[in-house]
This record gives sequence, structure tokens and C-alpha cells, in this order.
Amino acid sequence: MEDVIDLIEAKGLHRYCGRNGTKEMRVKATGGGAYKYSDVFKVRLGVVLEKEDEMACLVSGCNVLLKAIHHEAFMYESGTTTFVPTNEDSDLYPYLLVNIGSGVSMVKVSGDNEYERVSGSSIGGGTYWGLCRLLTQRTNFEEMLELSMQGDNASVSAGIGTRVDMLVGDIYGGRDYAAIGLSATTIASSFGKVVSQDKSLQDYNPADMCLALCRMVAYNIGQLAHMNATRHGIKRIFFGGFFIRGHPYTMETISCAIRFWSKGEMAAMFLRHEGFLGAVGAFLTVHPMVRGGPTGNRDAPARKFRARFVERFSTGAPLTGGEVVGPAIRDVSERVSWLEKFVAATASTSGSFAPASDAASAASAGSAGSSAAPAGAAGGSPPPEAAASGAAEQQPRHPQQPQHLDLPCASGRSSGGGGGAAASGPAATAVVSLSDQPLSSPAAAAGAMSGGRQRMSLHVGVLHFSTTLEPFPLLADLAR
Ligand SMILES: Nc1ncnc2c1ncn2[C@@H]1O[C@H](COP(=O)(O)OP(=O)(O)OP(=O)(O)O)[C@@H](O)[C@H]1O
Ligand SMILES: CC(C)(CO)[C@@H](O)C(=O)NCCC(=O)O
Repeated sequence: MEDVIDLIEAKGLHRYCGRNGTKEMRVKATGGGAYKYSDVFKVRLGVVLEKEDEMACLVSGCNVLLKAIHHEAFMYESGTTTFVPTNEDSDLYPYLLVNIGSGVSMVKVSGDNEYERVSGSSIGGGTYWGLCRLLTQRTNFEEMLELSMQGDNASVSAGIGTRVDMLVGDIYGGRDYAAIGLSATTIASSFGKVVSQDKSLQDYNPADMCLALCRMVAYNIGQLAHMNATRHGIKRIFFGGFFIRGHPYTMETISCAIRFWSKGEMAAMFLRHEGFLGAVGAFLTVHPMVRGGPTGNRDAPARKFRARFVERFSTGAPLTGGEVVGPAIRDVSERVSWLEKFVAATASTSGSFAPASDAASAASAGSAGSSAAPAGAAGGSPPPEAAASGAAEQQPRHPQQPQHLDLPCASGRSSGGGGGAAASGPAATAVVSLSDQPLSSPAAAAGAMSGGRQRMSLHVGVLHFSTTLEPFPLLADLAR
């Protein structure tokens, strides 16, 4: 947070308010940080944080992104990314939103402003990060993700006793337990193999531990999500939060958990703007969705800009070749030029923005990081849903795929029957329609389809401070 405040100060961002920066800047903020850092913002920057409820912001941000961004949601299975277009006409509700930040919140979303936090878990991104730090002495999150790409949590080829996870095969003498749908490579007990090894911490490969932790946390969340979806009769689950980071292992593991426990009927869906949901929601309290009607036409260029900006602001952390190319929070000062372009672009179009209040931007103040991930793809045949598409695009983004997918659901009980290992092959990105995803209630679908709503657009402001390697051609254009 200190870095962020230094940055705001250095760039004078807190002065972008009112003519010549004369007004007090008020910024919408959500999450615990909106409370925790309220005084610091006021004292050091003179900025007032206007607090917005975290769950409400998560939900409204998610709803808007799903409606405004054609390719916001995607499935990620066996190395293949399959986009699931969601827009205003799609039958979106009800769905379960699983937000994986430090902790995990599970929210049943039944309508635009209708939601209930139905569950949560303290085993989340903070758990992964904290345990990784303890076990590997690494402090940098990106480094941990990269390490996990090189890890082997329980390889059979590595020989019994060399890795950390205990497999069904370790217990059953190399055999499957087919009667209950468990293959020999299914994880029977995360870190369980350590118990039978007379070794100390330094004998273990940090990469193996990072991977085993990633699997443990992600699988547990996937399993809890499925249980909660079932308990509430929900057929669609979207996963958000900054823990995911478009990390193939994380997404693959969550997907596997959902496929396995739903007996192949459900698929996990991820979000391109995963880490920004709350920030988008907070921003919307300043700039509500652009309305149609006579006044709507006046700010058409701004609307277009907003929509295009969001589409392009992919905030991605796709992993290519094991390297995290998304926003690395390393040296903040060297990668902030986009922020300046954004400010310039916003200033140059602000006449048509018609802000609802003095607040100039919105921030999710819960964490220091930001960003999300259009996951790239590679390999494998698409899951059954992808076959319905016909609109598959070849879009190689993950030239190197995870190598050790001895996933807990690599058994006959998942729809693919023994799926789970990432196949090699050409990268593939497919598109399916949301209606290919099962609906829990036809009535809900009919309700969601009615009402003659329009496609919405929005403008994501300075939501989070994030650095990114993503070029911003649109912003650059506008800034010129
Ligand atoms: N560069 C990073 N630095 C720190 N954590 C990161 C980074 N990238 C991803 N993460 C993960 O993101 C998590 C925080 O996610 P997020 O910002 O969505 O939630 P939060 O608002 O901090 O948590 P909560 O909602 O529980 O208050 C961390 O615990 C960590 O697992
Ligand atoms: C406390 C919050 C909501 C803060 O974002 C989050 O970290 C969370 O949902 N934690 C899990 C708390 C629980 O066990 O329900």
C-alpha cells in the first residue's frame, strides 16, 4: 500500500479532480482496505475513500462484466480455453460466484441486485501464499506461480517416496480404486507422502511444494463450490479473485474438481477480469451503467470508449513458457506509463462522461495487486461443450502446458473418463454459448431473457494500481 500511495503522490493522481484539481478528491473503494487505509489516504493524499459494500460490489461488477464483455467468461480444461459468451440476452442467473482472494466468498447471484453470500472458506489465496512462503522461503507471488510450473507434486515416474502428495496408487500398490472412480494417480492425501519419508524441509524441491499447495487449495475450493452449488440448486459457477491469475494449474484443478464431483455435468467458468470484480462494482456506483434514451446518445463516444477499453484491458496474467507475463508487482515505477496514458485519455474524454458524483475513480483497496487473465490455451480435445460451438478460433497463448496433471479427478468418474492429464497438441480456443451450460431452472432463463435490455458498456477507471506488459493501443491513441 505504501508503494501505491507513493505512486499516486509521484504522479499527482490525487489532483485529477475538478477544474485544475481544485476539488477534494473522493474515490470509491471497497473491501477491507477501504476501511483499513481510509486514514492513510486522507492524511497523506487528502483523498476521501467512499466505502462501498464488498459483496454488493463483487456481484454488480461481475454482472456488468458478464453482460458487457462478450468474452468475459471461459472454461479451461485439458489445456483448452473455451469462451462462453455472456451478454444481456443470455440466461445468466442464477449462478454461484466464488471469489478467491485471501479468503473465499461464495455468493449465490439470482438477479441484477439479488444475491446472498451462502458460504465462505478461510482456505484461500492467503493460505496458498502464506504456506508457500513458510515452506519455500520465497516471498514473491509470481515466483511461486512460476515455480509451481516446474513442480511435480506426485509423479509416479519420479518413484515412490520422492514427492509430497500421496496418491491412490501409493496406497493401493500402484492400482486404481476403480470401484469408487479413483485412478492410481488421483491425489489421496495432499502432502501425505511426506509422513512416510524421513526427510527434512530442505530435502524437498520448493517447486514440488508450490505445486502441491496450489492443487490442495484449488481442489478444496472447487469441491466446496460444487457442494454449495448443489445445495442451492445452481448449475453454473464462476470463479473470480486475484488468486487465480490465469494460472493453468489452478484453473485446471478447479475445473477437475467441478467435473469430477458433478459427474461431468458442470464446468468451472473463469473470468478475464477476475481480480477486478469489486473494483468494477465500486466504479459503477459512480458511473452507473450508461442508460439508453435521449440523453444516452450524447455520450455515445464515451460509451464506445468504455466498452473498448474494458475489452482491451485484459489485465492478463497468462502463463507462457512457465513465465508469468501478467502484472508483476516488482518495480512499480518502471511500468506505470500506461497509467499516465489512461489519465490523459480519461481527461481528454471526460467532458462526455457525465459523472454521477464528484468521485473520479474506484478502487478495490483490499490488496496491493491486481489483474486478471485471459488464459491462453493449448492442447487436447475440447470438452464436450466445445463441440457445440462451431466458432472455434485458433489462438495459441500457452505454448508450454503444465506437465504434471495427476489431478485428483483423473478417474473414470469424470465425463472424459480418465481425463485430467494435459494433452499436447495445437493451442485451441473455442467459443460455446452460455445456453450450452446447464440451467437450473427454465423459468429463471425465461425471466432473464425478458425485458428488452440493451448491451451495456462501461468504463473501468483506475480500479487497482497494476502494472502490466499489455500494450494499450486504444489509450495510446487517445492520449496522442
Ligand atoms: N502479485 C501478487 N501479490 C500478492 N498476492 C497475489 C498476487 N497475485 C495473486 N495474488 C493472490 O491474490 C490473493 C489476494 O486476492 P484479492 O486481491 O482478490 O483478494 P483480497 O481482497 O486481498 O482478499 P479478501 O477478499 O479475502 O479480502 C493473495 O492472497 C494471493 O494468493
Ligand atoms: C472476510 C472476507 C469477506 C474479506 O474479503 C474474505 O476474506 C472471506 O470471505 N473470507 C472467508 C471467511 C469465511 O470463512 O467465510
